[in-house]
Amino acid sequence: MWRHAAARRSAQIRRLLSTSAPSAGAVRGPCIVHKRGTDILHDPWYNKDTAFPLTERDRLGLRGLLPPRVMSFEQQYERFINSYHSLEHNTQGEPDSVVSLAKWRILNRLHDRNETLYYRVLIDNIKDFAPIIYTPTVGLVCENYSGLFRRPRGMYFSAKDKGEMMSMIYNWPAEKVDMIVVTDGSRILGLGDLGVQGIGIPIGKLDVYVAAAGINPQKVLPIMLDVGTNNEELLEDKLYLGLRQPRLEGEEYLAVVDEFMEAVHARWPKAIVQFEDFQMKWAFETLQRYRSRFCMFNDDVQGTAGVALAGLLGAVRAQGRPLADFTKQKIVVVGAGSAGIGVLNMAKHAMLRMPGTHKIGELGEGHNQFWVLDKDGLITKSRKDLDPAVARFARGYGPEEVEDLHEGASLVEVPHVLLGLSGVGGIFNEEVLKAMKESDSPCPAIFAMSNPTTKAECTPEDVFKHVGENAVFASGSPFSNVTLSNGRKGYANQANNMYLFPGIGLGALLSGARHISDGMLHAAAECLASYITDDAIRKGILFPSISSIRHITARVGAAVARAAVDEDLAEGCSDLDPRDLRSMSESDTVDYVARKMWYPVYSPLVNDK
Ligand SMILES: NC(=O)C1=CN([C@@H]2O[C@H](COP(=O)(O)OP(=O)(O)OC[C@H]3O[C@@H](n4cnc5c(N)ncnc54)[C@H](O)[C@@H]3O)[C@@H](O)[C@H]2O)C=CC1
Ligand SMILES: CC(=O)C(=O)O
Ligand SMILES: [Mg+2]
Repeated sequence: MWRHAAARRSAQIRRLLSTSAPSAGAVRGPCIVHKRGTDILHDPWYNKDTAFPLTERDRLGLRGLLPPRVMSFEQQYERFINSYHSLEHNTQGEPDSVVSLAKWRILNRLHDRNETLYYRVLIDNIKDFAPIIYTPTVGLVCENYSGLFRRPRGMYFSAKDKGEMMSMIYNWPAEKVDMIVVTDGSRILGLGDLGVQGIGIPIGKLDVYVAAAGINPQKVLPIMLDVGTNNEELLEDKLYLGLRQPRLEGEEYLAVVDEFMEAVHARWPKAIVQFEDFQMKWAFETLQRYRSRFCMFNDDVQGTAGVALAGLLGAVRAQGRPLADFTKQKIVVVGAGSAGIGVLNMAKHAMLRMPGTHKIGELGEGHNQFWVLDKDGLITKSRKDLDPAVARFARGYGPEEVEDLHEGASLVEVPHVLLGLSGVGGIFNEEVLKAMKESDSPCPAIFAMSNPTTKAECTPEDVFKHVGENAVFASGSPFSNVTLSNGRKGYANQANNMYLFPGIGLGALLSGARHISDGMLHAAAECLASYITDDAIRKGILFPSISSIRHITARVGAAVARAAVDEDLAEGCSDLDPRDLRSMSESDTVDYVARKMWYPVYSPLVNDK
């Protein structure tokens, strides 16, 4: 009896692994379309521009609506890339912001017109285009959103929609939604409260989901919760597109978010909801409020933590030490916000899980490896009104008090790792970096993780000049590598949560996880940490190239799905029973996840009328 069930299961797994998603050069099965003529040309999901074959033009009432020559997908691709390069050439010498916005516009126009071509150029050129659709340019886009606005993307739920959200959610045209990224615009990158203009962030994050995790773009939904803004400039701006009122607070605020979450869950109970760029108090509060009821996570708190942990473990390896020595690292975190505290929580957990560290509390109060600073300097137990999430990391200098290490101190013990999540550009100045030279690490690590580029705590040039060429560097937004005095490369790694959030979402989705546990998040971080080889680490490479993001995401997604199974949180998805997932080997799971990824190719269109 059992043997039959096992045999059926392996046959099912073989079937799952052999039904591949379309990849480069593949032909997709036909797609039924309920429209004709110009309605198809104006629908970016179906539109193929000049690539509609003649038979399809006849079938769909398109004959005469397009120039007669039929172009191939490859020709269209080349034409777009050529116009992008011409734009680069023609804007040489213009200010960076003008060039970046021009690049964003040309990509955005393609996105609005032809999604298949847009996502193909994005996937193939992710390293070049990520800085346009994601940080840093997405920050500039958000700052200028009310002026740049041409057509809506995603959904907007405002404080004025209270009581209506359950019906509004049905206004979204797609029947199925898998992935939602939602913001309230209260802390957009390091740019502060941008109100409704923050919608650019969910849009950019979901573009990364499509490119990296192969989530079908028809099944993603960017959402803005507009509960007002406290940004005076926006409140006074006549062109501002959001509610011109101060932010809701307290129970009024939570009532809006509650109603939104209930509405989403009612229509798409299996959709994953990623909270993004909420100010700290709401980031932690909503995470605690929803994480056991819905399949959701907070990217700034949890995604960032995993990426930083992978970087911290890389820094230990760069020193030529065994991973267990992580517990001996002195780590200074500048910025005690949602990201900084998220990182500290995960790093502390990871230390407690290291072999040889058995007792909870061994790294506890007064004897931890962390020093945390916020805008008022070093946080100690004498600080008044500390948020409980931060208080866990306050230093308690009692009898061991050291002269320079007092409440509010600006210079603290020279650490092995200096990690910035402050949102303050240039705060790791020459003095701070020169002090890092005294670190007793053979490769002091400096992580300037704030975004966008203008908010990075320092640049790689500063680090290799002032700390030394033995330093390792990572930043949240991309920088170019630096040529060192001996001709070697000083690597400007990118430590951005984009390495993890797509895999966390994808793994949760494919496993049909009931919720997203700490174990699943740890699995994601460990997977990323182990991705880099010792050879690469020795050169100062802590993170893989963004060009491999689809491959990395398949691995991370598989690790997350397997962790969900291990914790009995997996309920499976449409074609996958959790027992199938349980019987897959690690590499079969990676294959399965990779095969489930959507890949942009034109499908033959068939009209149902
Ligand atoms: N690289 C990545 O993947 C990620 C980067 N970030 C970046 O991290 C930054 C912070 O994000 P959140 O923690 O969510 O913001 P937050 O507003 O919750 O926290 C900012 C923290 O920095 C502190 N701070 C402000 N000025 C300071 C100063 N002069 N010295 C020391 N500390 C100072 C504040 O007191 C606060 O504790 C943003 O720039 C954001 O873009 C956030 C998430 C992911
Ligand atoms: C990367 C990101 O999530 C942030 O800067 O907020
Ligand atoms: Mg964020």
